[in-house]
Order: sequence, then structure tokens, then C-alpha cells
Amino acid sequence: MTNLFLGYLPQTIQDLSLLLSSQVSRFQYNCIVTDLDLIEGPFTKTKNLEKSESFCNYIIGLTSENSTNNLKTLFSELEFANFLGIHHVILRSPSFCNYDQEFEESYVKPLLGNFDTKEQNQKSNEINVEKKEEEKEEEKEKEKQKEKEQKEFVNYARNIAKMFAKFTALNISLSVPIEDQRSWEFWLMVKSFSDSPLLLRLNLVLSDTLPKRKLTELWKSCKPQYITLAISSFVTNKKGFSILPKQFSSLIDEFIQEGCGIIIECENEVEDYQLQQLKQKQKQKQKQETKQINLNLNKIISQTNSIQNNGEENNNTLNYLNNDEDENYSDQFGNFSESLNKVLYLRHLGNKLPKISKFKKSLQEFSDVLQDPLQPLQNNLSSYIYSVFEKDITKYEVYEKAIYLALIDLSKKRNENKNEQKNENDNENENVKNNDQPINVAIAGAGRGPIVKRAIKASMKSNIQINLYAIEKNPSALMVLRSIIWENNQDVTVIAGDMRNLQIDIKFDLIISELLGSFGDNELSPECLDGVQLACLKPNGIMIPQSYSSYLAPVSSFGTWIALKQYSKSNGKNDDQKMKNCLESSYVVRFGCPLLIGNIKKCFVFNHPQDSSILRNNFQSNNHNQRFLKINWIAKQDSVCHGLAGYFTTQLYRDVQLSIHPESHTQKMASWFPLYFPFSQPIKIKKGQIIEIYIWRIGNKKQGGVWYEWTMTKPLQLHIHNPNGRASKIGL
Ligand SMILES: C[S@@+](CC[C@H](N)C(=O)[O-])C[C@H]1O[C@@H](n2cnc3c(N)ncnc32)[C@H](O)[C@@H]1O
Repeated sequence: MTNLFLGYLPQTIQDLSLLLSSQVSRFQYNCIVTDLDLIEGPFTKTKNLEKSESFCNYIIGLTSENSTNNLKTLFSELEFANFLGIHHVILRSPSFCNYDQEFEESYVKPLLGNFDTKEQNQKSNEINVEKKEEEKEEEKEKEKQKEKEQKEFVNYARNIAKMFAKFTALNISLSVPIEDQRSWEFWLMVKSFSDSPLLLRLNLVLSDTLPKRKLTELWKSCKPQYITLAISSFVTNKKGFSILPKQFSSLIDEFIQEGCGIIIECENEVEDYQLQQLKQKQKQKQKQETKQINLNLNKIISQTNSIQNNGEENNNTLNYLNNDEDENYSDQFGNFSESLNKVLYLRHLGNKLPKISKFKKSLQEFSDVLQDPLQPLQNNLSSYIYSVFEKDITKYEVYEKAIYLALIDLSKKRNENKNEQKNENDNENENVKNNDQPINVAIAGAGRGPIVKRAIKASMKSNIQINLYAIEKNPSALMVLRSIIWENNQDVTVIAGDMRNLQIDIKFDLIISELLGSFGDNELSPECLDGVQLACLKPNGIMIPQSYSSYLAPVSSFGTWIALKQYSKSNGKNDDQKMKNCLESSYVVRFGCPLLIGNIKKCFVFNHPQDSSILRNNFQSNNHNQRFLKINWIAKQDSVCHGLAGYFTTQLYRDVQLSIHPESHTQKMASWFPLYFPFSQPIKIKKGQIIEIYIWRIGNKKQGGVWYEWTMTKPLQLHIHNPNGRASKIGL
């Protein structure tokens, strides 16, 4: 059974308390969505009113149609919900959201008919002449209508924002039709009018029109709480069961996987109500019936055959209906199982979804959780953090492969040199002796030793002798490292200290490090490796990684934005500057449902070893590690930009790579989530617009560290984020 949240929305409710006691427990709905209409709604019956307290947890209130154009009604209904103790309310979708589509149906299509484009144009030209006057009138009317609706649109958005500010105890979701781009505009407008836009939730309504793919992606990035399946979304298959057309069910699958709850609209609850009446009369029979229903319910839920295929494989469901006892009810109440059928079907869809692997599940827990990037140079990492690193087997396997190839190449080079020298030098014996020396390998930043272990393995595999050194500055990690080396009887020399200023005589053929952050250079790998390269790398020595590149894309991710705002609120605690700083810092985050508005583009590149003369001249100023770049994109679609998503790829050695770039992500590697550079305000973007940003990597030891600054210049000019590293600096 999945954790799918199912809500039930009957069009009419005769007896809410009966419905709750029968439906929720028996048919495994999580709740009933019920009208808050104060005149004809279920709560107008005193019986329901009296019991409201006890069943409020199972109820989501739905505002009435009248409330969409009447502030007073909306207010009264929300106040009533509050009074009853209902915690969740869904605001009904304003009908004008569908205006454009209706207009298309009733005006545009009949005018165009079925002609091909050429004929179509001719024909419409003719019509244009004939109906010019008539159309002018129509145009005027249309304009008027549009203007009226635009006003209503804004007014309703304003009303909602007002109500939202007033009823802070209610969890409010706004309903909007999923297939209409205008409803997205409306949703944004309400959000931007509102005082606490983050708390306003979203209920998408799916009717019989499938949204365009791009719109679906856009909605997913808005983190909807529910999708309501309107009656018109369902079709009846050959066997008479309500199912969703294939594309619809795939769409629902996608949203279920993002944790979205489903609300099913059903015609009425008469059958269930009457079923209960009957049950009272036929107590004995009812017991058996309940038993049978539960039995069949379990069978149906566990079956994995497709209900979809015209009902052909839907034998269990059919059995349920054809069951002797159930036939009585079906005869008496016609399609009494209609709502049950829908819920079983949806449970079935939920169960049919591919099981999420343990690996994916463990990652999902981190969705939209903001973390400050690690600073392994400035801070000493804890044992727990090392243990998390070490769980990522994939990363170390790739490292081992790179080390193996580097050892082979170093050994080959030696042999070539040896042969050359053999030819050149008379005193050949002595040189041969020198060249047979093991290869000097250093792990720079060894931690508790996972790469040390891989270097030993690579040496054994390649049968190439190495002298292995482990450099580490974290005193506690060093203790663990030493005891692991001792326990495993490994031949490793531990060098305690900062790799940037080692006072040792040894020169290395190969220096291996893993000092990479989510943005490649953001844990100061360039600065750390400069020191050890200058002091200890032999000429023509190799460094792993050989290079790393960062990447950026403008991102829309409401979930991440909400998390950021909440973080800034709780961290800032009424201190304005602190709150601002939170919005100007970069974060490691697994974007829950990101929408990349432009293609991912390369940002900064670092190569190792660096040119040693450049390195020597800039060692103090760190100028050679500073970067400044302008990047622009053409927006792929309408959306809201919440900042920049940062990724990296690294070439460890030759073609051995690690990547968190979404298009080339190393499979099953979980060590790094993307880096998020937020913009201090969400920016509405139109499809085709140029998005232009500037980003800097600045700083040196004298300035207390390295930091990034970033800004947007198009379509909106923003301030520089994190000037002088005021919000976040990476300590050197
Ligand atoms: C990201 S961790 C990787 C540790 C280990 N290689 C692993 O994969 O588990 C980086 C390690 O480098 C060490 N480190 C960072 N900067 C250093 C420096 N300047 N000198 C020596 N060690 C450093 C940190 O203490 C940390 O143990």
C-alpha cells in the first residue's frame, strides 16, 4: 500500500456523519471534502453541526461557488470553518480562469471550421468582409468581457490574500484548473498579493483536458498539495468502470510520486447512504457483506494487473460486483459501487507505481532541506560526516579506477625514460636502480582513509609498487587514520599538517585529493592544492583530479524558496540584516522539484597541476584563482526564477569522470547535492526573455577567505548578492 492521500468529494451529501463513519473507515479515504455553503451545505443540518467537532480531522472544507465573487460570502464561510474547527480549507477555483478556452471553443473554432490553413485564411477573410460590422461588435464585446474578467481576476486575488491574512489558523489551498496557463498567472498573483505567500497551498483541478507538458513541469515546481480529479476526468471502460485515460493516469502517477494527495470528485453519496440504511435493516447480512467487501478490497488492492486495459484484466473488481451479495445492492441502487470503484482504482494506481529504491528514498528525505556547504579547511569534520562520505562506494570505485590508470601511465613513462637513458648513459646500472624505485603517491586530505585504501588496491591490481603518504590536518581524523593503518598493517606514512605549507623533503609523482564541493571549487580545492603542488609535486607529476568545472542554470523551485524564506525567518529573528544575509548565501540542497528555465551552462574551470610560474607569482594574492563571468540564457518557458542551480563535473584522470550535472550524473553517487544561489526575490520570467547573470569568485587569505558574489542584470536588475562575502565566506 502506498502512502497515497485520498480525499473524497461527493457532489451532494445527505448525512455527513453517516458518510464519515461508513466511507472513511471502510473505503480508506483519508478525508471527505465537503461544501462550506452556509445555506445548502451539509453543515446546515443540526445533526452534522453537533458532531462536527469529532470529525473535523477528516474534513476539508470547500468554499462555495458564490464565494468566488462575493467577499462577504467567502469571509462567512471561512469564519464558519474556523468556528467548526476545520483545519483545512480549499478555495474553489474562480470560473473565469477558463475564459480563454471557452472563448476558443465558442468563437474561434466555429469560425475556422475544418479547412486547411490556406483555405482557412481565405475563408476567414471572406467572412471578415461579410461580417465586419458584426465582428467589430463582437470584438468590442469580447474586450469588455475580458476587461471585466481581468478586474474580477484581480479582485478575487485580492480577496483571497485578505482572507489569508485574516484566517491564519486555517491551512488554505487555492484551487485552479491545471490545463490553463491563466490559472498559473492567477496563482502567482494571489501569492504576490499575500502577506505570507509561503503558506498558501495549491490544489490543481484536472478536468477532461490534459495540460501541455511544459505547464505540467511548471505546476510540479509549484509543489501542489492536492490534485482534484473532476468527474469529467474519468471515462467508463467496456465493463462499465470509471477509469482515467492512460495519459491522465500517467500524469497522476507523476504527481503522486511528488507526494501530492488526490481528491476524487464523485457524483453523490446516495448509494452509500442508502447502503447504510439497508444495513440497519439487514444487520446479519451486513456483517457478511462488510467481510466480503473487505476481502475483495484487499484482493483488488494487492493485484497488479492493469485495470486500465478496457477492464479486460479487471477480473477481481468484476468479481466484486458479480458477487451474489453485492448484486443485491447493485440491483437496488444501480451504480452503487461507482465511488468505491474510483477509490479502488486510484489505490491501484498508487500501488502500481514502481517501488522507490532504498537509495532514492534516502535521498528524498533531503528534498528542499537547505544545508550550509561544508568547510573542511576551516572546520574539522566530525566522525559522522566522514562516515557519510564513506558510504558512497561509487565515488571511491571511480577514484580507484583513476588511480589505477595514473599508476600505469607513470610506470610507462618511467620505463620510457629508463630506455632513453639506457641508450644515452654509459653508467646504465645506476640509473636502472633509480628508476625501479616505487612511485611516490600522496593522498592530500586523507580523512579516515577511504582513498588510501583505494590507492593500495590500485597498486596491487596494477602490480606497481608505491610509497604511500597520507596528509591530513584534522587531529581527530588522524587518530582514526593511524589506527586503521596499524590494524590493517598497511604501509602508509602519515603526514600531519596543512597541505598548503608542508615542510617536507619528499616529492610526489602523484597527488590525489578529494576536496570538491557541490560547485567544484567551493571547498577551496584550488587554494589547498596550490601549496602542496608548489612544495611537493615532481616536474611532470600527476594530480587527481586533473580538472573540475562548475555549471549554472536559472531555476524555479517553489519548495526550495519556501524552505529558504522559512530559514531566513527563523534564523534572522527580527534582525533585518541577518534575514537578508540568509537570502544572499549559497546552500547545498536537493531541489525537490526543480524547473530549469534555461540550459545548464559552464561556469568556472580549474586545472591541476596549475602553471607553476603563474602559481608562484600569485600565491599570496590568489589572483589566479579569482573568476568573473557573465552568462545568459533564453528562457524556455514562462515561470518564476528563484535563483541559480549550481553543479559540477570533474575529470579525475583521462576519461574517468565524476559528475552531478543532471545530464551526466554519475549513477548511484550521493556525495553531492547541487548548490543553490538564491535571488533575494522571485522573478517572473516570460518565455523567450533573456536572463543575464554575473558571478564572481573573489578573495584571499588577507581578506579572510574566498566568496561568491552574483547578480541578475536581465530581465531585472538586482543588487549584488553577498558583496564582500558579507553573508557567506569560505574561510582560508
Ligand atoms: C572532503 S574531505 C575528504 C576526506 C577523504 N578523502 C574521504 O573521501 O573521506 C576533505 C579532507 O581534507 C582535509 N583537508 C582539507 N584541507 C586540508 C588542508 N589544507 N590540509 C590538510 N588536510 C586538509 C579535511 O580535514 C578532510 O579530512
